[in-house]
Amino acid sequence: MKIILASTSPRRQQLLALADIDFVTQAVEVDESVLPDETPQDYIVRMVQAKAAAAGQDLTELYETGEGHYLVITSDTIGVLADGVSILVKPTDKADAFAMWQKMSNTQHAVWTAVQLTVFDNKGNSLHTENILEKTEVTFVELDEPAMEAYWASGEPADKAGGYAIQGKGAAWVERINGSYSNVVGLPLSQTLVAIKNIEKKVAGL
Ligand SMILES: Cc1cn([C@H]2C[C@H](O)[C@@H](COP(=O)(O)OP(=O)(O)OP(=O)(O)O)O2)c(=O)[nH]c1=O
Repeated sequence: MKIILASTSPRRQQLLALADIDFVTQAVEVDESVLPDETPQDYIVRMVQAKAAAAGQDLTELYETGEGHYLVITSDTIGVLADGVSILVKPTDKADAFAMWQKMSNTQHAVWTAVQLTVFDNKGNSLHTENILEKTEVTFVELDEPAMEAYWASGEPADKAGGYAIQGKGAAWVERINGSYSNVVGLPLSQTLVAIKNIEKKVAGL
């Protein structure tokens, strides 16, 4: 079964490669707007479904001459403030990043990642799905203006949910975490590997 990581995130690619999984990557574009009154969890579950549907459509063009099944992995990561409802996505600009960081300073937020594993046949029909929804609590140190200025100037925050990378310079802001580290980076690795194994067993019986 060919495994396709439908993601442009180099972090997700690195994590899956660490586990010696043989996969190819495919970019997917979806509208990432949050709907009014949508909960953070509903939002990321909707995102991974939308990314999987988009990838499935591309499969029909890319793999129509192939045979067998394709496992498409999609993932979406957000931060959620301690109020449980305020969603932190990628900062739109410096002011947006600073506004987020002020709310994250000296307190705890959660990082949630949804993963969907979807088995497609070579016509793009979805045969089976498994879902993961994982939360990690992250506590930040107190942030001051010079630290925020320097971090924004590094360029690292721009394409990261919550405007930081725990795997990069952002580590300096993380006092502690409770939960999966790889979940914060964008793909809860051990949980994803268990799901891949389950699916491989199921597909063998299809
Ligand atoms: C909190 C945090 C997020 N991130 C990243 C993970 C995700 O790549 C990104 C959240 O954006 P996503 O929309 O989840 O993913 P993406 O747009 O980067 O990739 P794709 O949709 O193609 O799969 O933030 C880190 O790398 N480190 C961190 O510490």
